[in-house]
Amino acid sequence: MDNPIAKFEQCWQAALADSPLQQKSAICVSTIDAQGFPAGRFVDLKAVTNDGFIFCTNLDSVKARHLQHNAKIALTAWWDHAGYQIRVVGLAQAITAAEADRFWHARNREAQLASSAFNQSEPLSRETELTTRFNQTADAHAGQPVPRPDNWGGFCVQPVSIEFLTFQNDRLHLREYFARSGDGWIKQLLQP
Ligand SMILES: Cc1cc2nc3c(=O)[nH]c(=O)nc-3n(C[C@H](O)[C@H](O)[C@H](O)COP(=O)(O)O)c2cc1C
Repeated sequence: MDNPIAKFEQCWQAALADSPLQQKSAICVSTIDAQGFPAGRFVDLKAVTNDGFIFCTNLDSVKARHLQHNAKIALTAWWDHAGYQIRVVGLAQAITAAEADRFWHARNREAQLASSAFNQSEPLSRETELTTRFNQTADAHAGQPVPRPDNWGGFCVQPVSIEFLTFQNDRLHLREYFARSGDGWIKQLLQP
């Protein structure tokens, strides 16, 4: 397949289909801080479109602050049961408020309340504050929908390269590297 976004979608669906994982769509997102250090953490991949790979987060979080200064980003997936490692390098662009609303409404109420209750990446004074703040937020919205906080949104990672590694027990992994070229892609196999 010559379109790596379509190929990603195919691998993702295959990995979802028989996934033993609780967090089936977790992928590692790597950003770069002001000193040039990389920072990786997992997020839920929400969607893949022709424009790119979408994840949602707090727009005041560490990762979002990194992206405001440096839009360069990497995504890494490893789906053990399917045997795929996928590496995406690209540029992150904020999604629109309307798109953020759509993803917000698809979340369950607990996730909405947790996102509303906390300032992600800020210090927490003590562990008991987790339930205190969550319960206060739940009480504040009892019987009503939880509105999307203004600082909850997402990013679309527009890929410049995508590499698929199909794992082989004999270590003869198939590595298929795609680099963006104009409107299309150039494919190159890489040694394992
Ligand atoms: C499986 C898993 C899924 C996660 N999904 C998200 C997510 O979709 N969005 C998010 O902001 N954080 C998510 N987190 C929490 C992040 O890993 C991270 O702790 C948080 O976003 C703060 O990162 P930052 O301080 O580097 O911005 C997830 C963590 C795990 C382990």
